[in-house]
Amino acid sequence: MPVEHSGHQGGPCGKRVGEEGWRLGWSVPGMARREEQAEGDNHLSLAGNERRPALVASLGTLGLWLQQDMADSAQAQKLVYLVTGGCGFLGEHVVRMLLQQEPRLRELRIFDLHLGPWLEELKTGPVQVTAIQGDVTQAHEVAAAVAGAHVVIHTAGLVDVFGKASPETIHEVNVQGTKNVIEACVQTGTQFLVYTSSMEVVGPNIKGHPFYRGNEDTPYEAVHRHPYPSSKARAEQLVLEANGRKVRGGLPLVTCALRPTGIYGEGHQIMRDIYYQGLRLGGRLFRAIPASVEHGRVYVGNVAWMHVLVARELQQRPALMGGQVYFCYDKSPYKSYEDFNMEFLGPCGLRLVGTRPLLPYWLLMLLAALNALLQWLLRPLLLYAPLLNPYTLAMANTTFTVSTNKAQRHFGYEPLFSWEESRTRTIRWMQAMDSSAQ
Ligand SMILES: NC(=O)C1=CN([C@@H]2O[C@H](COP(=O)(O)OP(=O)(O)OC[C@H]3O[C@@H](n4cnc5c(N)ncnc54)[C@H](O)[C@@H]3O)[C@@H](O)[C@H]2O)C=CC1
Ligand SMILES: C[C@H](CCCC(C)(C)O)[C@H]1CC[C@H]2[C@@H]3[C@H](O)CC4=CC(=O)CC[C@]4(C)[C@H]3CC[C@]12C
Repeated sequence: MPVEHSGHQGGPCGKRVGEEGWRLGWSVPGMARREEQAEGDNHLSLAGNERRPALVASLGTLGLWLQQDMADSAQAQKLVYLVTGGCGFLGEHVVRMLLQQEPRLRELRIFDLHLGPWLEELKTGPVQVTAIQGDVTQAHEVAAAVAGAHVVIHTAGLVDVFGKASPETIHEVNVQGTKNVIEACVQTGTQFLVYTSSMEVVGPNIKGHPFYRGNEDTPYEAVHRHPYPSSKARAEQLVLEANGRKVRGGLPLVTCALRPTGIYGEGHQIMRDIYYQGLRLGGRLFRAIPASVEHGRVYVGNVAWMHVLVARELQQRPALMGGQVYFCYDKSPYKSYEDFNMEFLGPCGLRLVGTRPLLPYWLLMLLAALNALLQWLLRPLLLYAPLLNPYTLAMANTTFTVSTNKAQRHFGYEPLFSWEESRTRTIRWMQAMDSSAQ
């Protein structure tokens, strides 16, 4: 049952489809809308090119449209955005979504500890893309990256629930890193800060209380012992408390936090790990968690879209949105963690064995505890970080689902990707990933 991360073998996915990597085909449904809009704009500016200004002015309504168009162009492409963690799983989607859906973008700065080679392809577009290799724990590096940015989207974080990093390192990156981002905004005069928080700042708590279709106002006893949720909760609190602080120049800082549930989609490392685990087990996964335990999931493209929208609307409605938290949600179905994964792993040839858990829960707990012990014993020699440990078992075995429309009410959010589209894209990515590795 417990298996270490990645270690690739070819699988049934790759035998079906031979595609290029998901990065090459990245586009969003909203693009069609932007293209239509661009066509409309072209139409107007063509008319403008063909006629002299005096004639245009005499055309009444058309003249007004043109003036509006020119005013829009002057407004357009003036903003500088910074995305921290822009080369991570979510960060890359936020970066690509911004380039496709934020017409006012002049420069996009991507700040990450590790820069991806795919950034190069972005540098040929109309927006200036600036890649900055840096560490959020280094205040001076953060301040240099933030200086002159209008908006910061802070997604960088250490996502570790497997015991790979020490609690101190997790705190340093997630809490001190966030403090550095806030202070950089204050010192350099950046007014808008969007923080990627997590459902984990709420729960599941260590008592295993269910959170069933809850919203941002649902009372819940949030008690954390694990370093990852504790660090995310502290960082979120710092971000929200910073709302209203005066930044350089005297304007107020406007902040808000987005809380994704479990994100899935193209680039999801844990899904990859579970897929290869299934391959090693002969194309089978064994049910460990009852199907009745619901786990909230949200598609990465919709989480990215929410970041883009929230960053835009925060500038328009600071009084309403400043200091607020929003769960990230879409139309993904409520299912158990394992059943939900099978929506993608099934079409890749994997089978989930058992309608009920094959092992009693006490035995799973014992195995999880054994894994934790082994991790501790082996630490001087090697990193043993299996998927199953007491914390991940508790996470997977506690109902935590969200049902809210706060984002829709506050800033008009509607998911950009339907469930069918999210599912198809994720399956295609898994198939492409497997065939390209063969
Ligand atoms: N993956 C998930 O299911 C969820 C993730 N989140 C949050 O979303 C954010 C992004 O998570 P993922 O994309 O899944 O993780 P990821 O690990 O793929 O991305 C995080 C990025 O931050 C960068 N980073 C880490 N330490 C850094 C440092 N010291 N300085 C600069 N950059 C650093 C990494 O290099 C990486 O590119 C995180 O803040 C995480 O807490 C929230 C809810 C669910
Ligand atoms: C790895 C867990 C599944 C293990 C299955 C088992 C016990 C049979 O081996 C994952 C179950 C729940 C996941 C977490 C959850 O989706 C919420 C998260 C939010 C974040 O901010 C980061 C990621 C994660 C902690 C996510 C991590 C994997 C699980 C623990």
